[in-house]
Amino acid sequence: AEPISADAIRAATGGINTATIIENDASDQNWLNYGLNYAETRYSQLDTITADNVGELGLAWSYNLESRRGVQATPIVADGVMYVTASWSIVHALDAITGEKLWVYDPEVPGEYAAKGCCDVVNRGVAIYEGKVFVGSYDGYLHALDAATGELLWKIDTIENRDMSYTVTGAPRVINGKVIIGNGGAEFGVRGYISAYDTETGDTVWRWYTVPGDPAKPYENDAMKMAAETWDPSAKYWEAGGGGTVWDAMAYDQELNLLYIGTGNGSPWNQHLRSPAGGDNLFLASIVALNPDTGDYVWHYQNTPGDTWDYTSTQHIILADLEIDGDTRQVLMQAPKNGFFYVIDRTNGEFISAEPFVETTWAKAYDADGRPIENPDARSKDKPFEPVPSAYGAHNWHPMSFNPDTGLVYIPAQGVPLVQSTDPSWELNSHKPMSTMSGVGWNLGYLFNVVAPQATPFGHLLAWDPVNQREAWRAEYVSPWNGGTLTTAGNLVFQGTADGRFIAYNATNGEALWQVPMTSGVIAAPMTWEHDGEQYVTIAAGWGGVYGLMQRATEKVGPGRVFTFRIGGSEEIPTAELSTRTELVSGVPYDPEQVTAGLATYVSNCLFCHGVPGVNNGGAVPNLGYSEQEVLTNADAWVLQGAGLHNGMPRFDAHLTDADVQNVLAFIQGTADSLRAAAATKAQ
Ligand SMILES: O=C(O)c1cc(C(=O)O)c2c(n1)C(=O)C(=O)c1cc(C(=O)O)[nH]c1-2
Ligand SMILES: [Ca+2]
Repeated sequence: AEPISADAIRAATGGINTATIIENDASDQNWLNYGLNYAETRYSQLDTITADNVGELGLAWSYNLESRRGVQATPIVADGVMYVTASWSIVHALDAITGEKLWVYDPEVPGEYAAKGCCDVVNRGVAIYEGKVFVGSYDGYLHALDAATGELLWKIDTIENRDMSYTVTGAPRVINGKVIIGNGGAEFGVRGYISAYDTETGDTVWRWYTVPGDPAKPYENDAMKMAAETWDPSAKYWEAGGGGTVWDAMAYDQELNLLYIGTGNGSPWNQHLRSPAGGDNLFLASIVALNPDTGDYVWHYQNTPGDTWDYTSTQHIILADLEIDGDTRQVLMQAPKNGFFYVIDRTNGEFISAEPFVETTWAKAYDADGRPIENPDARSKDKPFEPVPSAYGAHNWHPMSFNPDTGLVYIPAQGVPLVQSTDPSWELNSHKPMSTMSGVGWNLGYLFNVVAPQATPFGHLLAWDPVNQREAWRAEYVSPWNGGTLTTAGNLVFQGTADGRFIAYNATNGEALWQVPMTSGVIAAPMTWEHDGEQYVTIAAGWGGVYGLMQRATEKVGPGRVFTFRIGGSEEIPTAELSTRTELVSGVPYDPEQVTAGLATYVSNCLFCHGVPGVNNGGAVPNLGYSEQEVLTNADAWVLQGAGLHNGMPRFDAHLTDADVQNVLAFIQGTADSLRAAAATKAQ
C-alpha cells in the first residue's frame, strides 16, 4: 500500500477541534485525546473484538522506537495516522494501518537535562488540534508541529524560572483553541503551575499557580490569598517553591465547562521543614476545578491535607455519571498515590466517598467531611515511619479505565516499600552527602530506608466497584509497576505487565483470555481504534519511569516498540533482546575504609537511578554491581567528564573529586564482594 500522503494527513487532521473530539464520543473510531475522550474514561465502545474472539488477536505490525528509556505514551490516532512519543520527548508519526514511519520529530532535549527530573526522561504523549501536533518536551518547551510533515511551527518556553528544576513529562490537552500543560519538579524545589497557550500562536492565555508565592509580593488571585492562609511562612516555603506540580492528570466537562487538574506533593516533602506549624498547605495534593477559558479557580478538594509523604494527586481523573443512593450523580473518580479511591461531585467538589483500595498505614479512613483520619505516628519528626503506600504510590501515573457496562474501574495497583525519616541536615539546595540524591539536586527533606521496610512489594490489576467502594476481582503480578489499562464494550480489559506480557481479561470476572509476549516490560496504557470497519489494539512498550530506572521484572530489555494487533493478524512478535548482565564486578583494588566513604557518596549521587549494586538488577539504567571492566577502568570519564551525557548520565565534576570516584568504586566492589560471600555461605 502507498504510504499516506501529506495531503491525506491534512485532510485527516485539519478539522480536529473540540467539537470533533466530542463528536468522536459517538463512535470512538478515533483516539483524539490522551484519555480517549475529555472524560478520560479509556473505555471504548468498539466491540468487534470481544471476550469471545480475543483469542484470535494477532500482531498486525510493530515499530521500533529506537529508545532505551521509559515509554509512557498513549498514541493518538486520527483516520489512519498515529502519533506516539518515545523517551526524550521524540515524536513518531506512523501510518496506523501498516506501521510505516511518516516522520520523526526530535526536540533535541540536552542529555544533561535528565538530571533535572526525578523520574526518567519520559513523555506521555501528544495532543492534536486543527492540523497541529503538540508535544511538551522534557526540558520544558511546548512545540507545535505540522501534523502532515512534522515541521516545527512554533516553540515556546513554558518554564518561568530556569534556575529551578522544572521538567515536562505529561501529555498536553487542547480545549477550544488553547493547549494546556503543567510541569514537574516538586522533588527539587519548584512552584507548581499550569498554563494555557493559544494553539495558533503559542501566546500565553492564562497561568494558574497551585501554591502561594512570596508573601511580600501581591497575590496573583483570590485563590492564592485563600491558599496562603493554610501555610506557615516561618520556613519561607516560597524559597523552596512549595511544590504542587501539575505533571499529569487533567479532565474536562464540556457541559459544566470545567477543567479538572490534579496537583502534586509539597516541596520539600517533609512538612516539618516546609510549613513547620502544619496547615493544609493548599493546593498541594488536590483536585482543582478551573474555568478553562480564563484559568480562574472554581472549587477544590484536597485529598491529602498537609502532604508530607509525596502523596501527589496528579493521578488519572475520570468523569462519569454514577447511580449513588438512588440518585444519578455527576462524579469524578481518582485513585491517587495515597491508596484511597475517591468519588467526588464534579459540579461542586463535594466529597461523596473515599475508601482504601490497598493496605494503608498513614490513615485508615475518611470522615464525613472528606478529611483523612490520620495515624498519629505518620507525621513523626523524630522516628522513622513506613508510610504505606510509599512515595511510589498505590497507583502512579499509569492510567486506569472505567467501564460503564461493568461499572468497574481497572486500576494498576501496587506497593513499593519505603521507610521515611526526617533528614536533619536538610537545607535548601544543600548538595550534602547523605541527603538523598543531594548531589544532583534532590531536596526531599527525608532520608529513605534508615530502617528496613516491613511491607512486601506487590503489583496487581484491581477491578474496583466505585459505587460500593469495594474490590470486584484482581489479577496478581510478579512485580509492581505494571502498565496502564484499557477497557472496551467487548467486555475486555487490556494491560501490559512489568514482566513483559500483554494480556486481555474478561472485564466482568477477570479471567485471562489472551496473552502475548512483549520485548520489554510495559508501563504505558493500551488504546484501540477502528479503520475501514476493522478494530485495532495498540500498545507502546518500553521499560522505565521512576521504579523502572533501577529495577525490572524481566530479562527482556528490548528498545521501545509500538505493537498493533487485529483479529487474524499474523506477524511474528520480534524476538526479545535479553539482558547481558553477567557476573558481579571483580578485581577493583580497595581499602575497606574507602567503602564507608563511598557509601555516603553513592547514596547522595548514584542510588536513585542505579539502585543498590548487585541487589537491584538494573532497569532502564544499568546496575553498577554488574559493570563491565571498561566502565570501571574509565570511571573518571563516566562520572567526572560526562562520557554518558547524551544518555542522561550527569557530569559530576562540580560535586565530586577523583578520590570520591575511587571511594564509589570501592563501595561497589566491597558490596559485590560481600554479596558473593553471603551467596557462598548460603550455598554451603
Ligand atoms: O513532583 C513532581 O513534580 C513529579 C513529577 C513526575 C514526573 O513529571 O514524571 C513524577 C513525580 N513527581 C512522582 O512523584 C512520581 O512518582 C513519578 C513517577 C514518574 C514516572 O514517570 O514514572 N514520574 C513521576
Ligand atoms: Ca513527586
